[in-house]
Amino acid sequence: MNSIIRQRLFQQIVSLAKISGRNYYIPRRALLYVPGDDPKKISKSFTLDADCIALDCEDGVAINRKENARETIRSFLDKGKPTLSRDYDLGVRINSLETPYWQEDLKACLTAKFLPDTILVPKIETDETVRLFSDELGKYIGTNQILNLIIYIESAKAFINLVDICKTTESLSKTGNFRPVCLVFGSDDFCANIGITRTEDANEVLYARQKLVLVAKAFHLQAIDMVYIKYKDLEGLKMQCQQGMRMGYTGKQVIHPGQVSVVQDAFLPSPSQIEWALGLLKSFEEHQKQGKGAFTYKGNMIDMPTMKQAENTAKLARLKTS
Ligand SMILES: CC(C)(COP(=O)(O)OP(=O)(O)OC[C@H]1O[C@@H](n2cnc3c(N)ncnc32)[C@H](O)[C@@H]1OP(=O)(O)O)[C@@H](O)C(=O)NCCC(=O)NCCSC(=O)C[C@H](O)C(=O)O
Ligand SMILES: [Mg+2]
Repeated sequence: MNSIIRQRLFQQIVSLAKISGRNYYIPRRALLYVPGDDPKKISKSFTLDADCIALDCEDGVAINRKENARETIRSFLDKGKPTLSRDYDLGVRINSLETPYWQEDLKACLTAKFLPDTILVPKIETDETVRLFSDELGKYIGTNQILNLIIYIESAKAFINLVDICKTTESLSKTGNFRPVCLVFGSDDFCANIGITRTEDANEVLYARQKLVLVAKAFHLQAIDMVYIKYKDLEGLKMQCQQGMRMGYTGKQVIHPGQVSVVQDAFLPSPSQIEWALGLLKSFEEHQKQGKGAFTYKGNMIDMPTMKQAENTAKLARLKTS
C-alpha cells in the first residue's frame, strides 16, 4: 500500500512540474541494464517501469556479439521510443573509449531514425576522454539537439582525476550538445582495477563510494550506486539501497527485472519520513516567527541544519523537481 501511495505521489510531482513548465528532474532511481544483443530482454525492459533503461553495448555483451548488439539497438531506436504510462530515460551504454568499438556504437545509435535520450560512457579516466567523446558526438548531433550524458567512474585513476573530469564536462557542456546528468560508481570494475574482490558489506569500496557522492553533489549531478549482483536476494538489495541512500546516492544500477521495484521504492522517502519532514518545516517556520532559532520537535532539538535535512526529504518527496 505504501508503495502505491508513493508511486502516485511520484506521478503527481512529475506531472505538476511538467505543467508548470519547469525544467523537471528525470529521476533515475533504477538504472536497468539490458544486453543490447537480446531483443527479447529489450522488449521486456519496456514493460518494467524502470526510471532509466540502458541498452548495453559494453560489459553485458560478449566480445563476439558487439556488432549484433549495436545493430539490434539501432533497430529498436529506428522504431521510436515506446510510450509508457510515465516518463523514463532511454539510454545506450557504449563501449569504453579505450576500445575499438565505441565509435561504431555511437554512430549506430546517433544515426538511427530517433535518438536515445542519453549516452552512458563507461570507464572515463581523464578529462581528455570527455573531450574526445564531445568531439565525436559533435560529428552527428546538431547544436539544437542535446543528449544527456552519464559518466562511469570505475578505476583508481578515474577517482584521482574525478574533479577535473567533472570540471571539463561542465565546461564543454556549455557549448556542446550534451548535458551531464549522473555519475555512476562502477564498483565491480573498480575492484578489478585495484586488485580486490567485492564482499557483502562493501567496506572495501567505502572511500570510493563516498567520494563519488561528494563530487557528484558538488557538480549538481545525480549519484548512481553500485550494482547488487546477488540479484535473487531482494532483502540484501534493499539494505544496500538504504545504505547508499543514506550516503546521498539518488539511484542504483540494476541487472534484473526483479530488482526494479525494490530499488525504486527504496529511493523514495517513506510516508512517515515525509510526514516528519513536513511537520518539522511547519514548526520551524512558526518558531522563526516567534524569534526562536532552536526548539524541540518530537523530542529532538531542531535548528537550521536539521531544518535543511527536513527540506532535503521534502524535496525528495517532490521528487527533486528542481
Ligand atoms: C543476470 C541475467 C543473465 C539473468 O538472466 P536470466 O537467466 O534470463 O534471468 P531470469 O530467467 O530470471 O529472467 C526472467 C525474465 O526476465 C528477463 N530478463 C532478465 N534480465 C533482464 C534484463 N536485464 N532486462 C530485461 N529483461 C530481463 C528474462 O529474459 C526473462 O524473461 P521472460 O522469459 O519473458 O520471463 C540477466 O538478468 C542479465 O543479463 N542481466 C544484465 C547483465 C548486465 O547487463 N551486466 C552488465 C551490467 S552491470 C555493470 O556494468 C556494473 C558496472 O559497470 C561495474 O563495473 O560495477
Ligand atoms: Mg563497469
